[in-house]
Amino acid sequence: MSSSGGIQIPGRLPLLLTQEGVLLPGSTMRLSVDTPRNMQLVRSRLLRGTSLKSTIIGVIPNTRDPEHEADELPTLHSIGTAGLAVQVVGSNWPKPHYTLLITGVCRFRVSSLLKQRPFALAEVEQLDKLEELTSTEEVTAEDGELQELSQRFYQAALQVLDAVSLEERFKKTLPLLTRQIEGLKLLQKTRSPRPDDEKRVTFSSCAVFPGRQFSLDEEGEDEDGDDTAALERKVHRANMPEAALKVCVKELKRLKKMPQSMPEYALTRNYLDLMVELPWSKSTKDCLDIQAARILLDNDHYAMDKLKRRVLEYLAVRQLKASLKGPILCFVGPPGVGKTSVGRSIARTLGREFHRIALGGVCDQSDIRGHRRTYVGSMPGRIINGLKTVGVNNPVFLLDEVDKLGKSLQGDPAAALLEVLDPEQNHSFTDHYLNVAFDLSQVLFIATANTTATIPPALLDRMEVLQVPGYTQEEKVEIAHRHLIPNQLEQHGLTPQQLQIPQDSTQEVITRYTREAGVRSLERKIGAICRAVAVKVAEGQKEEEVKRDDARQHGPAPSSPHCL
Ligand SMILES: Nc1ncnc2c1ncn2[C@@H]1O[C@H](COP(=O)(O)OP(=O)(O)OP(=O)(O)O)[C@@H](O)[C@H]1O
Repeated sequence: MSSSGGIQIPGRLPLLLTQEGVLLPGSTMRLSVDTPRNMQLVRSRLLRGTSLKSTIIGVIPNTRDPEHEADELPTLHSIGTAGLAVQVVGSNWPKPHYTLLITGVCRFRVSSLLKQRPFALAEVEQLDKLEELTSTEEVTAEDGELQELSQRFYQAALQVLDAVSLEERFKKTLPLLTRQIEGLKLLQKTRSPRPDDEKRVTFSSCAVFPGRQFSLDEEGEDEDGDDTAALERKVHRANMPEAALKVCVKELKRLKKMPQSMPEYALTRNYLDLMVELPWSKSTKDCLDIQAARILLDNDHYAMDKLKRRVLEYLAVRQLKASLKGPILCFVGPPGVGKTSVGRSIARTLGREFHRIALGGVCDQSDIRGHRRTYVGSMPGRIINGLKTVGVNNPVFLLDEVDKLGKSLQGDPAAALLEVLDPEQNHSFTDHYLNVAFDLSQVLFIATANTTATIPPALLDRMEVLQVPGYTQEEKVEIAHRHLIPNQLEQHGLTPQQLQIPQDSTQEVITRYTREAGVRSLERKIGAICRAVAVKVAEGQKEEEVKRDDARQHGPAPSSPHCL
């Protein structure tokens, strides 16, 4: 079959009919074969006997192979490509089929069809000669692009195939190549536009990728703009301390030298994005008025006099001495007594941002301090993340459930918190991910816990514990009527006229259906009553008055106080 001058194909070739793409001489293509005739061809020619390389088959493009073996063959495309099957892979899923990897050798013309069954066999005339292929790798590299082109422009590729004379073939191929190059240029432009290119650029030409248009709005610091230049400007505008700026400039230099495809590019980019987003010198102005704070605390919370008094003292001292260092307040009490909501109120009275960090179950110190950037998937700790979320450097951070911090092989998160909460140290808190110090001294930390017994002594020592005891029956009734019922009515879209709960009904709900120090279950029970009334209101019974019996009707049997 091969001669010294080139490749000589046999005069008779089995034909593989395909509609998937066009195999061009010199290119390599993957074909899926699942119709009976093509499968037969693979079985009897490629899988039996001689080596694959020695078996040449003719690939006829643009011809549908009939689904059934009994069907007549459609008219064949007159020109095809003789190809060497380099690889045959069989599979039974989702239905039996073969996948062929075929390298095109040369063109041929179908002179006459000799037989149709079990597979098509034809007498062929070789149209062009190719020098012997040296290696498959070479072929793939040279013509991989051409093959991709042929898939996109099936018809155009067919024309290239049909062009037997070299001159005609050049004529057909050159416009395609020019368009491909233009397309690549446009693509490159859309990926990295100039930093000063603020004009609206619209690519209306869709010659390269039919059906796809590029339209790009470029406005100065667009995210997709010149990444590094925009990032550099942001770094210089972020107002960060000298040490952080130095690190950022160094990272920027590395980033500029890195190719975008490098995995480290994304890591460095994420790091720099975080650095510019952090509120290094952005803060809210405290608007502290003790009178207003007292009114706000009283409005938000009933009872808790001792706690409110201490909070007011704390706020008053802050008003007189803005640079107050410590103490860190820690509210300790049973669940549902309002520790978290007092923290929220403090943030409101100060006019600061509020952020809650739930520490229950945290047993890895990198949760607080972050992971070093050398780790895959590393990220900053919760403190730095919280600062990024609130966007200012003086928020109120509520460290919820400090008594439920765990310990594990990954370190002790309580130890990491020591640095965060120590006013003497936290002005240079170093998160492992950032690797530069961040000043936490402006952050107001408040901690909450259910018990002091499980708080590590070193941590407890840095905090001032304020006990929040449970409520008496009378206090609960007051809290329910002043806060919980109006809140629940609002949440369920009811008006006070639609649902009135008398004091003695509340008292009964408290004694018979709740058994707690706080008011969380009571709030849930009131929610249950609201839901029941909401159904009636929605059914058309307006002005519903819930009497004591009603409360009992919608609740569980008195003998099972916990299950409402
Ligand atoms: N004295 C109070 N006045 C008004 N509402 C209160 C009072 N105490 C608690 N609440 C309400 O009870 C609900 C539960 O309070 P919160 O979530 O603050 O409890 P907690 O003490 O933080 O509980 P946990 O320890 O489980 O976190 C909130 O809706 C809160 O508004």
